[in-house]
Parts: sequence; structure tokens; C-alpha cells
Amino acid sequence: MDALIAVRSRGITKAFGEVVALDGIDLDVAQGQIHGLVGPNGAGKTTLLGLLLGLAVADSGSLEILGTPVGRALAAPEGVAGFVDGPGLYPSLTARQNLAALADLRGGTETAGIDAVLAEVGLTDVADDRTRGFSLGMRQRLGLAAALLTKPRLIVLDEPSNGLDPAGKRHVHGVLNRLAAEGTTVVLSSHRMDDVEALCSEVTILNTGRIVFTGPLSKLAAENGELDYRLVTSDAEAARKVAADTAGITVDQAVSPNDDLFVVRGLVPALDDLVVRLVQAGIAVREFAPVVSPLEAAFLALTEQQEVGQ
Ligand SMILES: Nc1ncnc2c1ncn2[C@@H]1O[C@H](COP(=O)(O)OP(=O)(O)OP(=O)(O)O)[C@@H](O)[C@H]1O
Repeated sequence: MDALIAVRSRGITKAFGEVVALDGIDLDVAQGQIHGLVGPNGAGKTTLLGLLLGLAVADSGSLEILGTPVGRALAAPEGVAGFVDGPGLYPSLTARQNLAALADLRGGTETAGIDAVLAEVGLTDVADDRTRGFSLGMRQRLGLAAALLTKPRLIVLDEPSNGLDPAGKRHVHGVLNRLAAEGTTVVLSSHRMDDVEALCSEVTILNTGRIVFTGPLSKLAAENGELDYRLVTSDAEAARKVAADTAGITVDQAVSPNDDLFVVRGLVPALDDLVVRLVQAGIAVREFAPVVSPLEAAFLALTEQQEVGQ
């Protein structure tokens, strides 16, 4: 099923002098997936994204992008577009002129194509403004528009949500979801766990150049240890009793500022069991949400463990 793999790396290493930025990266990203790359500062995310964009070459290991092995030359692999460290723009040119200049470099694109990508990222109204005055969020959107211009099959984005306001973020998420639904693969890095959870089906957690987890978000939740969940029900007192009687569940005795809310702790199967028992007891579950999201919990556990173990 190799045709369905957009990125395959085996044993990728990359060092900058003494600093080992990537250390034996084995990664598979399936086609049409939005894959999130997370990790503490300096974990190697930007370095890895740079390899996918052909901005650097690995010291060793093999990398295959869209079914083609990546060679030793610095060149953007066919069908790949995106940016690291923010999009490169000419400040004295307008948004439209920036895209036209890029299109010229690549052999030309019709004006209609430029208008379409500007509309897609919501920049039509400022298309003829110089990018010098653009906010970070507007620059990010223009960077995405530039990537879309080539109709790539793999989009690589370093922190694409940086600087976006809630409406802008929603807009960009919508664009990425649509692209993925049409079969485009997206690999993005983010420090925002909520964004990654909202957008990505799979995630890779990097720490000091190594992968400490890669796979579906659902697997991450299942592999977690005990989780704290906030519980709001129609009858908190009765619900507390049911929780206390449920095997594998601990009820947090801390007084909550909200009488309706309390916190329970347990493994996923015990938490599932608790919800079933509450409903069977005629208690409505109004809110049941992790205090810390499964991704954030795993991120902290996996990256802190590594730091302690070093
Ligand atoms: N061009 C370079 N020259 C020297 N060292 C570099 C270079 N690029 C990256 N590094 C080092 O490689 C390591 C990985 O950096 P990288 O930028 O890939 O991390 P990151 O996960 O993207 O971090 P952040 O979240 O802070 O953006 C860091 O220790 C960094 O200092």
C-alpha cells in the first residue's frame, strides 16, 4: 500500500555541529491526513519540516516523499509546498503581487488562480495592500495561499496558527480540512495542543530529536495512564456516590467552586464504565471532559520523562 504513504522516513539524522537536531526518525504519514508535529522548543520540528520541503538534506537515513526517494540535492520535492520560520514575502509588494512574483518564478499561473487562492484564505479585501503592513496572521494566510498556488499534494506548515485570531484560525482550519478531504496531505507543527487535537488525526511527539510517540490521537488517549475528568451532572451528590462505587475510579475530594462539578480519576475503561452507570442510575451527564487533554497529558509525560532520564 506504498502509494498511500505521503511521507516515509527511516533512520533520518541531522546534526548542526555538535547539536543533534534529528536522531533516527522513522515516520510514516498516510496520504490525505493532517499530521501534527509537536514537541518542546528545540525538539527538531522545524528541522524535520525543512527536510520535507527540501530546504536541507539529512546526514543519514532515507526519506521518501509522495513515493519518490529524496536525493542529496537541495530542491523542493515535486508536489510539495509550504513554509518554515514564517512565509518569505516581499514587503514592498502587495499580496497579489507577491503571489504573482512567486508564480512567475515557477513558470506562471493565471490571474484567476491567484484570485482563487486569495479568496480561499480570506485575503481578497487586502489583495492590493502592501504586505509590509500585514499582521502575523495575515502573513500566515498569505503563506498558505502561496503554497496552495502550486496545487500541492503535500503541504508542510510550521506553526500555521501563529498570530491567527479565532475567526482566522477557524478559516484556516476549514481550508486545511477541505484540502485533506480532497486527498492532500498536510504536515504541520504547533505548540497549541487544542489546535492539533481539533485538526489532526495523527500526531508525532518529538523530544530532543527523537520520536517519543507517533500514531492516531485515539491511541494516545488509550495509552495514557489515569486521566482526570471534569464531571457535571444533573445530580452531583448522587453522581459522586455512583463514582465512588465504580471500580477503578477515584473521586477528587477537593471542594469545587461549582457545586455541580467534581473531578474523577481513572483509566479509560473505568471512565467508560462510570458514564454507563450514571446513565443507568437516571443521572444525566451534562459535561464529561478531560481536565488536561489526552495530548497535553501525553506530551508532558513523554517529554518530561525524557528530560529526567537524560
Ligand atoms: N541552522 C542551524 N544551525 C545550528 N543549530 C540549529 C540550526 N537549526 C536548528 N538548530 C538546532 O537544532 C535543534 C532543533 O531545532 P528546531 O528548530 O528544529 O527545533 P523546533 O522543535 O522547531 O523548536 P521550536 O519549537 O523552538 O521552533 C535545536 O537545538 C536548534 O538550536
